Formats: sequence, structure tokens, C-alpha cells
Amino acid sequence: MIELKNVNMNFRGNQTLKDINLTIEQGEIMVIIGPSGSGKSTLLRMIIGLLKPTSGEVWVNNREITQMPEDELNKIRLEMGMVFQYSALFDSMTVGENVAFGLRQHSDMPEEEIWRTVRRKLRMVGLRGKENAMPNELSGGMKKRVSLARAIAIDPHIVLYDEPTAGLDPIMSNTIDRLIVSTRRMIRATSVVVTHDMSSAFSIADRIAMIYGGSIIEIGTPDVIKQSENPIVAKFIRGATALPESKGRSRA
Ligand SMILES: Nc1ncnc2c1ncn2[C@@H]1O[C@H](COP(=O)(O)OP(=O)(O)OP(=O)(O)O)[C@@H](O)[C@H]1O
Repeated sequence: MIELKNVNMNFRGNQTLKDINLTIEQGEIMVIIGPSGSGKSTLLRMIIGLLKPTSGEVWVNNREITQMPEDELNKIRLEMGMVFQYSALFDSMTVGENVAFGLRQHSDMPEEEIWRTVRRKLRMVGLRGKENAMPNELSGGMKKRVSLARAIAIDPHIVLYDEPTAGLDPIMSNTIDRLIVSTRRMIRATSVVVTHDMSSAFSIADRIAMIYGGSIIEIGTPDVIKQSENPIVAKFIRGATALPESKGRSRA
């Protein structure tokens, strides 16, 4: 479970997050939406302990992480996997070495077991037999899947996804969506997904939280969000092409 309590974040006097209160239940897929610059990535970086809030508390699996010393925080990070926006693979390492990276860093697993785990995780993301490929031989969607295999190699309790479908075609986005849902099922992980992709958000989320100007302005199931009477939410999910103002302008 992840809890943010009265979290505020200021960058050089600008308040990026304002009094955020958010509870993400064990095993839940929480999707965070909102316009560019609204504070979504900041929230994600706070959960993984890369950023400390200016005030407020962040709890991960019933432990407060905001005041934790770095060595203890590193232990908590072992329970988390992160899929970065641009895959962030090590280009000089094979796919298998990339997936093995966290296992080598954080466990005393014997080499043979590391490779068994690597092959199993690659199979889970549909990349059986790709362990000797180099990242630059793979498509963007395949790289994302390697990044997912790496994130779940350590069987994390929490998986954080930063724009997992950005830059992918609809078919590959769909594949990634299904993987996010099946990963939750297979490792019973709590998942937090930051995305701009509304069709992905509606198809994978248990709940969606919309951030606007640093505050959560709406939270609920996909149906609650679709039926929101908050005009900012309604506008955002319909997208710019369907805005009433633009219809008005075209009639003028
Ligand atoms: N380390 C930092 N130092 C200063 N300002 C920062 C820092 N990180 C984020 N910000 C500012 O905080 C605001 C929110 O940024 P954030 O990256 O969280 O937004 P976002 O919603 O994830 O945007 P996008 O959808 O474009 O990725 C922005 O105005 C950004 O410039």
C-alpha cells in the first residue's frame, strides 16, 4: 500500500504539488493523468524516494520513507520496480544482462538462478529467447517490454510506470496495457501508472486520479472519471478536438 499524506512540493518557490492526499491499495492499478507540468512525474519520484516532499509524509507498505536514511530507503526500493519513459536500458549490455542487473545488485542469487529468472521474466513479456540480443536491435515496443521484465525481475511489491505507452503504435500500446494488467495478476503488485494515453488509462485502471495544477481534482473508477461533472476533467478526457470553445470558434 502507498499513502501520501498532506504532501507539498516546492521547486524554487513554485508549488508543484499542493496538499496531496492519496491512498493506493495493495494490488490496485492507480493511473495518474493530467496535463504536462501538472506534477505527475514529481509524484512518482516521491513514491520511489528520489525526491523528498517539502512537507507531508509518504508511506510505502506501512513505513514512512520521507525521513529515512539512504541505506534503509535502498531496502524499500528493492520492493519497487520502475519502468521509465524511455526504457532506459544499458545499450552496451545484452537484453539478458539488462534484466539481470537488479538481481545482481540486490541479491546473492547464484548465477544459474539469475539466468533462470531472466528467461522466465522475458517469457512473461513475450520475449522468449531474446536474452542475447542487444537493445539497439529491438523496436521501441520490445525495449519497453525488456524494461518491464527488468522492473519485475526482483518480484517487486510495487511497480511504477512512467508513460509506458508513449511513442508506441496502438497495437504495441495494447500489448503493454495487457502486460501491466497481467503483471499485477501474476506478482500481485500495486501499480502506479502515469500516462497521457486516455484509452490505456480507461482500459487498465482500477482507479484514476487527475492532477491539475499540483492538486488531485478528481479520483475514482474509470466510470466516475468519464462521468465527472468537473469541467476541467471533462475537457481533458475528451481532448482538445471536442472542446466546446473550438466548436464556437469554427461557427464564428
Ligand atoms: N527537479 C526540479 N527542479 C525544478 N523544477 C522541477 C523539477 N522537477 C519538476 N519541476 C517542475 O515541476 C512541475 C511539474 O513537473 P512534472 O515533471 O512533475 O510534471 P508532469 O505532470 O510529469 O509533466 P509531463 O506530463 O510533461 O511529464 C514543472 O513545472 C517542472 O518544471
